[in-house]
Amino acid sequence: MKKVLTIAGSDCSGGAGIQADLKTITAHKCYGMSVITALTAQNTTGVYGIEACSVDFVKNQMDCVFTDIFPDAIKIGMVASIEIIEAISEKLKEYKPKNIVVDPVMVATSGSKLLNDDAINMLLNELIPLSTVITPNLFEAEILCGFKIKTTEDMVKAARKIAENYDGHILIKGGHLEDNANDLLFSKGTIHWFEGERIINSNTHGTGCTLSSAIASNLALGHNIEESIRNSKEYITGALRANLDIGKGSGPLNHCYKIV
Ligand SMILES: Nc1ncnc2c1ncn2[C@@H]1O[C@H](COP(=O)(O)OP(=O)(O)OP(=O)(O)O)[C@@H](O)[C@H]1O
Ligand SMILES: Cc1ncc(CO)c(N)n1
Repeated sequence: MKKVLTIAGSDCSGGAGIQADLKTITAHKCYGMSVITALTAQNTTGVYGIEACSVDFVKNQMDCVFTDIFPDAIKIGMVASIEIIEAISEKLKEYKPKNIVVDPVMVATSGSKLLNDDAINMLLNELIPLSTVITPNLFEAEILCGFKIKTTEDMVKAARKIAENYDGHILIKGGHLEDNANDLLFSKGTIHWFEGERIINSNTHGTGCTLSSAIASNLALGHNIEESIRNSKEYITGALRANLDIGKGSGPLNHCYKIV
């Protein structure tokens, strides 16, 4: 069985973060492991508290995983603080795993900040360079490229700009576009669109976490980057279409739609 590690924050309501990742990894028939960077008290209506893990404890978790069950792929989501980013980067350099998907999580679907402003540079300079693929949404891509993104043409410009300082794959997600949900993959100068019909479903809590852990699972299973994204886009579309409607706010996805 392929092994997939998620390094992310916990969402006690189960829709995003570690919990969404482990559900996704399991639905891909991979073995899931977790290094928790922070606890969040959140639900479908918002984030009500964050407790970051100590740096030593993040390192301790990473040592436990890497010295025993070495992962075939890793997804990195909420990293919380400068010190935790440094710790994760140090351990990745030590253990040198392959297939690292970095979802540069900055803000929750509900609008709450999940990363300190001063940590964004550290994310850019330390963690992103170690990754195979990054998966910013439109707002995160705006921060990484430095200008506003409104159209699919702007997405291409943003990817080109980000690629000036990063030679991995860049997936800019179009989940927040108005007319469609097309995602753009910019890979070593080539452009590939993954077209997605916009599904009318306001329950989108955890879409980004789900997509990035699906990509990590597909990479672990041996698919190349394009196949991994195509399969993951199909997975997320199915989970949105399955139309789970729970909670009082933007509810979570339905991960059971594929499980027997
Ligand atoms: N309404 C929708 N219809 C179809 N696909 C969608 C919809 N919303 C999001 N997606 C897809 O879900 C994936 C995640 O994209 P999105 O832009 O929502 O990420 P995100 O903002 O990082 O997620 P999160 O809300 O968890 O932070 C992308 O493949 C995107 O195209
Ligand atoms: C823990 C966590 N990670 C990521 C997101 C992004 O949706 C969230 N809401 N919570």
